[in-house]
Amino acid sequence: MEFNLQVSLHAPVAILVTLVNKLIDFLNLATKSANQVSMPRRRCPSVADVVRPQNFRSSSSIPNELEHLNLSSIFPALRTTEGMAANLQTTFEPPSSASSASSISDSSDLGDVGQNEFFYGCHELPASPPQSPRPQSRTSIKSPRTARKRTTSVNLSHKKTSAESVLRSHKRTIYTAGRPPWYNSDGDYVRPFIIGICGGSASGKTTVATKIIEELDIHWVTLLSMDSFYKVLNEEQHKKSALNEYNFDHPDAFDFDLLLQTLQRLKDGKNVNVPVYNFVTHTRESKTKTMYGANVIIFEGILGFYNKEVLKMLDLKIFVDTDADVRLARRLQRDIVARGRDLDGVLKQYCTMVKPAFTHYIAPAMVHADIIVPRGGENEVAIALIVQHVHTQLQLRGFKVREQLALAYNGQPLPTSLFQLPETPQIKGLHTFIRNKDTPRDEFIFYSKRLIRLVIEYALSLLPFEERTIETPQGQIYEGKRCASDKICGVSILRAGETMEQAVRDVCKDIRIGKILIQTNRESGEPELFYLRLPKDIKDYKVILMDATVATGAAAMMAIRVLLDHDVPEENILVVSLLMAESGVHTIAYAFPQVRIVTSAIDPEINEKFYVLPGIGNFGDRYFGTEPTDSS
Ligand SMILES: Nc1ncnc2c1ncn2[C@@H]1O[C@H](COP(=O)(O)OP(=O)(O)O)[C@@H](O)[C@H]1O
Ligand SMILES: Nc1ccn([C@@H]2O[C@H](COP(=O)(O)O)[C@@H](O)[C@H]2O)c(=O)n1
Repeated sequence: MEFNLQVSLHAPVAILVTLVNKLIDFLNLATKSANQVSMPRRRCPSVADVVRPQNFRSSSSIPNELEHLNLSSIFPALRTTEGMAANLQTTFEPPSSASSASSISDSSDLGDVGQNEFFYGCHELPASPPQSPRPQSRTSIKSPRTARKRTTSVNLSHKKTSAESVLRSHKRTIYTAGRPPWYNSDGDYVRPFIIGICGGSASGKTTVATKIIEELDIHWVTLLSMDSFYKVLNEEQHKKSALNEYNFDHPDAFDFDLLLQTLQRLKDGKNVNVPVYNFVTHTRESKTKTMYGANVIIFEGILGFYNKEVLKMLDLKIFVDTDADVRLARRLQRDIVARGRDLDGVLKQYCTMVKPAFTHYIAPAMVHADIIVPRGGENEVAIALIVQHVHTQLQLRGFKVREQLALAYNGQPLPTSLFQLPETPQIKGLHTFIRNKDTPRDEFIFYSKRLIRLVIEYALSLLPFEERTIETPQGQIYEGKRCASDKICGVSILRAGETMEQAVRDVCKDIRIGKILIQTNRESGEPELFYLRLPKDIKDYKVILMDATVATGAAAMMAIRVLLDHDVPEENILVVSLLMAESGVHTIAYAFPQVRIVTSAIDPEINEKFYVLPGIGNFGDRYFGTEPTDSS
């Protein structure tokens, strides 16, 4: 063994880490060669070696000689001192626990208009909405890209830590804070598939979860760690924890009520604010992390199978079974490097609490597992099988929404919730301009604006009006009307919906504007929600939801679900659009019969790219001048 014995402030730590690394390598080798010895003739691993169904006995439940290893006696010279621990405290990033970091709630950072702001995948939006050609509005709403810098607090280092919300796999970027909402083609919410991962400390639960997420090849998952639910300690408990005498491995250390509540909300597609745990200070940080449910929720923790109610919620239960000696070695390394602990402390905690808790609570929970994964994250065959199973389950839940929507409801009568502007020569004339492929951009904008204004005015006429008597300058009484709702809010579906914002501002004084960015996934053709910014009290408003065109209705449905999720009553929503395909009208009306649909024209068809036919082209591209050129 060769060691770099340069004298530096961190030398003892570096040596210790090197030694523990060597030990891990040795143990990995020992485990592998043990497997080879037990299966000398196998050319490929057996199913039992790869995935053990729950009736197989775990190797971890068998006493292991190495579990009694006393590392302080092996490395006496490396016993850490308080000074070294203090030094460590200042040199590493304190890890936090909510493994699916998203935008962190921080009220001081909210804009003056939008109060509910959420970024789905804070690091990169698929395409930043270009600035509209009109002058900047007077409101303080920033473009998503600007605001993103202010409100997100994802770890920007390239180190993979549990606090990152974004996982970059070789295939794609994955956002681990979930996304709202999930629904089927009827507009009903589809419950997510919940995977529970249990196993001893440092067995590789997080690693297995990460590998599953990477292999699943989907954009959004919710990754929830049990660490987030450690209880807040009192003063006496803090003192004990500083002496490594507080039992963090006992069920009493966890707030199961909060965990259950959180899981239930995620399962229901609601947003949650998950505590962020700090392993260095043994405290919850003042910030929380906002997460949503997703198609797949992965929940991992040492006592993940302990609570019966939690167990009932899990659709797939995975136990990660890693040898005790490997777990100890990994834990030593991690706790010293990443959690600010010293060697003696880790060993003391391990022997007095971690190991007994494994025997009493964790190992027995293996009986609940559907799948036992020996060796954790390196078991690629097991992970592939799990991923295959999850894919099948997701397919059964129905995930190709847009395709279904495009074909549904053909030939049915138009719904009563539809309000189409009368087809006057004036409206027809405006359509003739904007549908013409040869109309230059400035004219396209001009005539679109005129049409938008008419559609918005028409939508406003559908709001409740009350009697109002006034006196004219001639001293005469006039029996009039005024709009009964003084709380009206415009929400644009970015980016084409943004073109309609100015019109609502022009006709509704001081109107508040929210934004929702939904983009179509180029591979799947499905709409995906990337960003939203809504007034905090949006539930009290009549909402004019704006998108320039509606084809299948998938994006509009997603936006409506977001509004419902923010407690806006269905009957308070008006979807307003210049042009809609008939199938989009049916889709919205069928899923949300109380939502009023306002448009200036309805076209009969949509093509395989989900463009309305005869249509208008890509409204956003034509308006913003971003049409692809022949060379692009
Ligand atoms: N197969 C593996 N080989 C080597 N190191 C691993 C492996 N799996 C996990 N680790 C390391 O062990 C430590 C604990 O792993 P982690 O997945 O966080 O476990 P858990 O979530 O069960 O505590 C981490 O430092 C991780 O990098
Ligand atoms: N303040 C704390 C809280 C927890 N622990 C230990 O963490 C282990 C669970 O986390 P894993 O990532 O290893 O699953 C658990 O065994 C606790 O002992 C701690 O040391 N300090």
